[in-house]
Amino acid sequence: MNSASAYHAAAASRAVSVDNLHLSFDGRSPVLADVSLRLERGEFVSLVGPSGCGKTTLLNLCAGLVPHTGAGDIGVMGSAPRTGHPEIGYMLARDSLLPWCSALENAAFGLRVRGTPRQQALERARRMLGEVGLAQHESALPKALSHGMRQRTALARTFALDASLLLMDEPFGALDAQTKLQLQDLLLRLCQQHSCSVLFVTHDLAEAVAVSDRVVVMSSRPGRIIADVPIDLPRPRSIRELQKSPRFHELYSALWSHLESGWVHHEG
Ligand SMILES: Nc1ncnc2c1ncn2[C@@H]1O[C@H](COP(=O)(O)OP(=O)(O)OP(=O)(O)O)[C@@H](O)[C@H]1O
Repeated sequence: MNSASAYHAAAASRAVSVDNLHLSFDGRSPVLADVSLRLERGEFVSLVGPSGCGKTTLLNLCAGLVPHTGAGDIGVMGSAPRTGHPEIGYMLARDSLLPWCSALENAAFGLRVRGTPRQQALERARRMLGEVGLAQHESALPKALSHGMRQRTALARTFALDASLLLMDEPFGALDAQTKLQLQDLLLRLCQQHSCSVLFVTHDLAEAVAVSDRVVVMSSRPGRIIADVPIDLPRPRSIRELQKSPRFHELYSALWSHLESGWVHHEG
């Protein structure tokens, strides 16, 4: 066994293992500096940090969308990152639905790309549309759906894959505040039902506290991990009830302080 395989075998028990990772796109200016991150199976971890600190890059490295060319190691579900990994689902802020396909066909799309037979994919997609509250809208085209409904369809498509690890890049970033809260509740419910691990990028600290088991704070570019904050709020959680919890607000404020220290670090 070579050293890379030995690393992945040792990291196999985790959903994501990142160790002492460095990355630069141009070989000169670093984007990520000495990043180490663990995501245990079943855990929900959010990445927060200033714009441009490398959150999306870290997610893309885990998804195999950015090649790992720098120093350090990455293991994802027990192997080196690669695109099309059957145990990994990816969701973006843009719903990226196909405009000419119905909600049902869109929800089935990921499964079809992975080779699931059409009828089986449609059945699973129909079940998932029911889980996200869109059972009555399966034949609607994306243009006939609200932003929130489109993002529910994208959630159905992502969870239909039955992936063990979800990489989510600001999936609710483009939604209005009220719809966002509803979809956070939905996400919490889906994660509990499907018991998956989630690595979640967000700019919204309240969202990070509400949905996560841990929040990892990054500094300004080059992104370093400056804090790893356990979110000791009991589950199951209700987003609405959390707003009244003093602990929720303490954690929110603690995260702000960490973020501010990351800015000072950069400016100094
Ligand atoms: N393919 C690329 N080639 C060159 N530079 C890149 C590439 N992708 C990202 N970058 C740069 O790497 C840095 C980190 O970008 P990234 O998108 O990962 O940050 P981010 O923390 O996700 O930002 P935001 O919160 O604004 O989405 C930025 O300076 C960006 O311009």
